[in-house]
This record gives sequence, structure tokens and C-alpha cells, in this order.
Amino acid sequence: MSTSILNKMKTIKTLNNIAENGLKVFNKENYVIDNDSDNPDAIVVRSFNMHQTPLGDDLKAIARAGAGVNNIPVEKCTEQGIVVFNTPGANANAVKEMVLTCLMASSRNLFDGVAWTKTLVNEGDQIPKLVEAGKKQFVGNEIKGKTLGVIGLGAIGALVANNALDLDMDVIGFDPFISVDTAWNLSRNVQRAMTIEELFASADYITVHVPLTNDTRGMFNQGTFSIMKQGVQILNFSRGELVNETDMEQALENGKVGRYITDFPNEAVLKMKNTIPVPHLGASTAESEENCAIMAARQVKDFLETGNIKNSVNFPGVYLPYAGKQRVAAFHKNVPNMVGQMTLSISSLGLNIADMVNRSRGEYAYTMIDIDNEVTGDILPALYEKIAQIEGVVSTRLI
Ligand SMILES: NC(=O)c1ccc[n+]([C@@H]2O[C@H](COP(=O)([O-])OP(=O)(O)OC[C@H]3O[C@@H](n4cnc5c(N)ncnc54)[C@H](O)[C@@H]3O)[C@@H](O)[C@H]2O)c1
Ligand SMILES: O=C(O)CC[C@@H](O)C(=O)O
Repeated sequence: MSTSILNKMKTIKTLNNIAENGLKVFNKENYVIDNDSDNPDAIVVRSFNMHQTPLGDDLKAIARAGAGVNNIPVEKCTEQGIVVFNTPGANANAVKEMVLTCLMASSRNLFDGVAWTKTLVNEGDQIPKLVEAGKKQFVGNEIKGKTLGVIGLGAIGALVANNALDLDMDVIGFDPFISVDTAWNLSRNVQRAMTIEELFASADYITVHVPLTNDTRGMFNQGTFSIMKQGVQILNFSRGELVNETDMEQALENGKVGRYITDFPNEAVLKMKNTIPVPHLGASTAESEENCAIMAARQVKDFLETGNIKNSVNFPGVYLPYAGKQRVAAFHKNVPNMVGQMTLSISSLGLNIADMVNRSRGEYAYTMIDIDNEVTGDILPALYEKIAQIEGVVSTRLI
């Protein structure tokens, strides 16, 4: 159970390089950045794999400065009442630009052409002649008029789909869980695939923008390759594990897949033919790193200081303007009579409620109650104990 009773100086730990302007959100009067801390109040992370990282007793929040949260033990965090945030859309433009860059550069054999040209370094005056003679090895294709399949029409996929239309491609998209916001932003010229098989069968290029989950793991495999066009080019800027690597190697060998462009190289990928391995650069722009860091830091700060929650992947979103003199925030099981027991505990101490909110998400819920009275002396720990000991309460904070 995580405990918190006093508004003390808060410790923030970072597990990756986090842009300076993001860290500046944590003002020095109230926060200390301590990357050696074993027990921080919050962690800000990018791609660091946290699955073996101990979660200290004071840890209240983990913010992923980015989109994917598969490097964070989300379920364990939920069970311990630790809120996990991400930064939806903050790096989407960076990834979109990288995808379109690679789509065009790969189609024109630019990566191979440039690498070959560099081998001519010692050929002196012969270089222009050798270039003209050798360039026929790298004749490419235009993307105009070709079909791009976009799997996952979220923050990144929708931008890629819309921009590919501007490049005169035909675009077919598949996303059975598309959000209303994204659907509004998507061009009506993006054709909707009713099944993923329809997309696989019609695309010359496929780009994937879905999270790694048990449903999406290995979605590119022998079975799905068999539906695709011969020579299809696949771009994976989502996660390496979406692809069955043994099957991809075979598909590249027999030409079913013409090229595999991936942001997630490993030894197996580097040994495959016709791959373009990119060193996880999709979100690596100064602008995107700053956007993500600022958004992550603001969300953590707001949660630590007010209990309000925005962009969590495991807690419900909640906003309650501070209406009293003391706030109780409790994360608890989503079962009957939790709010009743909390309000009873509060009134049993002679305290009056100014405002409250309760939101649920699956098996859990989050309640914030503002109290009209100054809560001081022995009443403060008594209030904390009464709420914390209610069966089903996972974590309690007095803010
Ligand atoms: N290479 C990088 O640096 C980089 C940067 C950002 C994000 N990413 C990866 O890209 C993923 C997508 O990022 P985003 O910001 O667009 O996320 P997002 O949450 O905005 O969009 C994901 C979309 O995938 C859809 N989806 C989920 N399961 C699906 C399925 N089985 N079939 C089709 N669609 C499905 C969802 O409905 C959603 O619309 C992230 O989860 C992350 O893994 C990589
Ligand atoms: O932090 C990064 O550079 C990569 C982030 C990316 O993989 C994400 O899921 O947002």
C-alpha cells in the first residue's frame, strides 16, 4: 500500500534522458530531481525497461514521456495504486515525418544508393563517371498512385494517412477501436478496411501504428504475409514484437516482403536481407522530446499537487477544482459502498464535505473528497487511517 499524509518536498527520479524544459516544470522549492533515489514520489521514463525495477513505498506516479507503455509493469502499478501516465500525441508528428521520410527514401533506394556512393571515396576524378554508370542499380519507384495500408489510426496513424493522401497515394486504414476525436481528424478519402485481411490484400506499402498488446504481438506472421501482395514493403515504427521474426526472415528471403523498415533492430533483424534498420529514431527530435517531457512533467505535478488525473493508462481521468481546505484522494476497488464508507469516516470525525468526485475504470475507481474544515492535529492521521483501512482501498493521500 502506498502511503502519503503530508505535503513534503517531492522526489522525482528520471530513468532516461528527459528534456531540460520538462524537468524545469518541477520547481526547486517543492521538488528535487534525484536519479539515485530508491524511493521517489514519481518516476519519469522513456524507453527504459521497468519490468524488474523495484517500486518504492512512496511511489505514486510513473510518467512515460512518450506513447508506448509496454516497458512499464502497468498491472502491478494498478494493484499498488500507482498511476501510470503517457503523453498521447506529443511525439506523433516526429514519428509521422520519420515514416514518410523512410517510405519515400526506401522506395527510391536512397539508403543503398548513398551507402554505395560513399564507397567511391578514393576514386578521384572517376567518381562522376562511376556514379552515372552505377546509378542504374538503384532505380526506384514512385509512391504516387500506390496503396498505403495504415494499421492503427491513432495519433500517428491518422497523421500518416492524411499526409500520404497529400502525396497522391491511395490510403486504406484499419482500426476497429478508432476514437471519435481521431475519426473527426481523418480525411474522408482514407478508405476504411472492414477487416485487416482486406488491408493486407490491397496494400503496396504497410505501416503499423498500434500498441504492443497480447492481441497485436506477432500480427505480422507467415499467415498474414501469405495474404499480402508480392514485394510489399512494411514499415514498423511501433514495436519490434509486432513481427514474428522467423517468419519475416523467410518472407524477405522469398521476396514476399520486398523490404522491412524497422525502428527496432536486433541481431536477428540485422542479419535479414532487405531490411532498413533505424536506431529507434522515430520520436527523436528536439521538438518531440520537449513536448513529451513537458506534458509528462505537468501531468505528474498536477497529480501530486491536486490529485487530478489526465492521460493515465490505468486510472480514470478526473478533474475537481480544489473546493475545500483538505483533500482526500483514494484509489480503491470498484465495488459498492466505497464512497459511502469514506463519507461516513469523514463525518465520524466531525468533518464536513465541500465537494467530491468518483470515477471508475474497470475493476478500480478513484475518489476525491474535499473537506470544508481545516484538518489539523490528531485528526489528520486519524482521517488518513480511517480511509486507508477501508477494505478495498489500495492507496490514500491527503493533499
Ligand atoms: N518509434 C517510436 O519512437 C515511437 C514513438 C511513438 C509511438 N510509438 C509506438 O507507436 C504506437 C502508436 O502510437 P500512437 O501515438 O499513434 O498511439 P495511439 O494510442 O494514439 O494510437 C494507437 C491506435 O491503435 C489502435 N489499435 C489498437 N489495437 C489495434 C488493432 N489490433 N488493430 C488496429 N488498430 C488497433 C487504437 O484504436 C488506436 O487508435 C505506440 O503504442 C508505440 O508503441 C513508437
Ligand atoms: O522516447 C523515445 O525516444 C521513443 C518513444 C516511443 O517509443 C514511444 O512509444 O513514444
